[in-house]
Order: sequence, then C-alpha cells, then structure tokens
Amino acid sequence: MLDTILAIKQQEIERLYLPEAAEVEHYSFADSLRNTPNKAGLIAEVKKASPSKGIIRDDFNHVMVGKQYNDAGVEAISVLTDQHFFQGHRDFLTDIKKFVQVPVMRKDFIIDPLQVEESKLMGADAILLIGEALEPKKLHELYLQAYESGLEVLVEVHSEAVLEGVLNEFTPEVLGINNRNLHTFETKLEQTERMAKQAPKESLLVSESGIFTYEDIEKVVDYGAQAVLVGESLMRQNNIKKAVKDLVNGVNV
Ligand SMILES: O=P(O)(O)OC[C@@H](O)[C@@H](O)c1c[nH]c2ccccc12
Repeated sequence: MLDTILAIKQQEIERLYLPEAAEVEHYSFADSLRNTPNKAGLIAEVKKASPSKGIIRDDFNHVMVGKQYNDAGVEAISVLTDQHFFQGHRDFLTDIKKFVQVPVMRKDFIIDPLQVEESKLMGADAILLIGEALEPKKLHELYLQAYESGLEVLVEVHSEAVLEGVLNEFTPEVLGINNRNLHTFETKLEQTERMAKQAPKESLLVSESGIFTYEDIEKVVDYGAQAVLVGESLMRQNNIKKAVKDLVNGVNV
C-alpha cells in the first residue's frame, strides 16, 4: 500500500505548483505538546477517509471540525492533505489555520523539498516525515530544510529497524511511533511499548493511531509516550468537542 501511495505522490510532485503564501500566525508544535495540563498532549486529526476504513465521517466539514478541536483545547491539530487516498486537500489546512489558535501539522506523504516549501506557503506550523517512506539521509535533509524555513517536524516510524536507521543519522525533536503498519494496516498499541525502549530520552514521544479511549491513553503513557495522535475515534463522534473532552478526561465514548 505505502509503495502505491508513494508512486502516485511522485506523479503529483511532477505537476505540483506552489500556492500563494498564506498570512497566518504561527504556534510552536513541540512547546504546545510539552505544556499540556493533561495526561498526554493531544494532536487531533482532521480525517475524512482512509484507505483502510473508507469514509470515516459523512457530514464532513473541515473548518467545523478544526474549530471544534480548537474549542475543546487540543494541543495541536493534524490535517490530512492527501487527496487521492485520504480525500484531503491542501486548502483544508490553509482554511483551518484562519480559525484556530493552536499549531497545525500537515499530514501527507512528503518526499520532496518542493513539498516542504509548499507546506510553509500553505501556512503549516509543522509537517510529518515518515521513516518508512524515506532513506535516513533524505529524511534528515528534509527535516533540516523544514526547521530552516520555520516548520517543526513529527518524525514517524513504525518499525525498530527503521527507527535504528533514523537514529544513526540524527535525533528528532519530536518522534512518533505509528501503531499502524502502513503496509498491512495492522494496528496495535503494543507497538509503542516495544519501541519506546529504543527511543532517545531527548525526543518528545508521540504514540499514533488506534487510540480510542482514556484507558488507551493511560496505556501508551505508561509505555513512555508524552503525546498521542488521534483521528478516527474522534471523527466518528457527532459532538466532536465533547468527544475530545471525554477522551482526555476519562469518560469513555
Ligand atoms: O485514525 P487513527 O487510527 O486515530 O490514526 C491517526 C493517525 O495516526 C493516522 O491517520 C496516521 C498516522 N500516520 C499516518 C501517515 C499517513 C496517513 C495517516 C497516518
């Protein structure tokens, strides 16, 4: 699956044109996650659909979802901008930025310097870089380019081998363990448990995917995570603002 996504992404990059620079205020992604009053920092994701689940939310309005996340007090918002597989759009991020006062991360398959530049112009505060999609050297180059242009980065890995390759190259400021295997879609929170042991103390550790309840948050925090990235379980709720509060305060939805 990941290979298919990356092949299509490569074609998109060949046709990519840069947007005009969005004039927005910026907020620090890592600082916001570190300064949470809750058990873990929450990155809430604006996600309409995914290749493994199909449509996740029918009455989808990206600005409405972004505003509800903001009003519920999340530490950061992740916006899926991939169109082909996730039914996102780069304008979703630019639109949401106008209405929220928390850092916004662009969630896409970024493999080229042009996409880093594009993310900055869109108004993002942070981007995702995926270890499984990039050679460690290339990942580090894009990481440095991002920070030089004023973007922060969430470096995501799924497997021990890929994490080892990344750590041989550099230490990411924010490191995400994806509980979902992007080749098979199998998702288990124990992936965070296994991999947290290998994560550097200096990196802010994020557990991503498959988190549905406060108990799940407690679990991954016990494993060593300081923040969580949650999409589907929030996007399926009618009242998103209430769902966020219940998730972070321990009322199961
Ligand atoms: O919807 P979930 O299971 O809460 O997962 C959110 C997020 O972790 C997931 O969307 C994700 C993690 N890494 C990715 C890379 C590309 C696309 C999507 C993702």
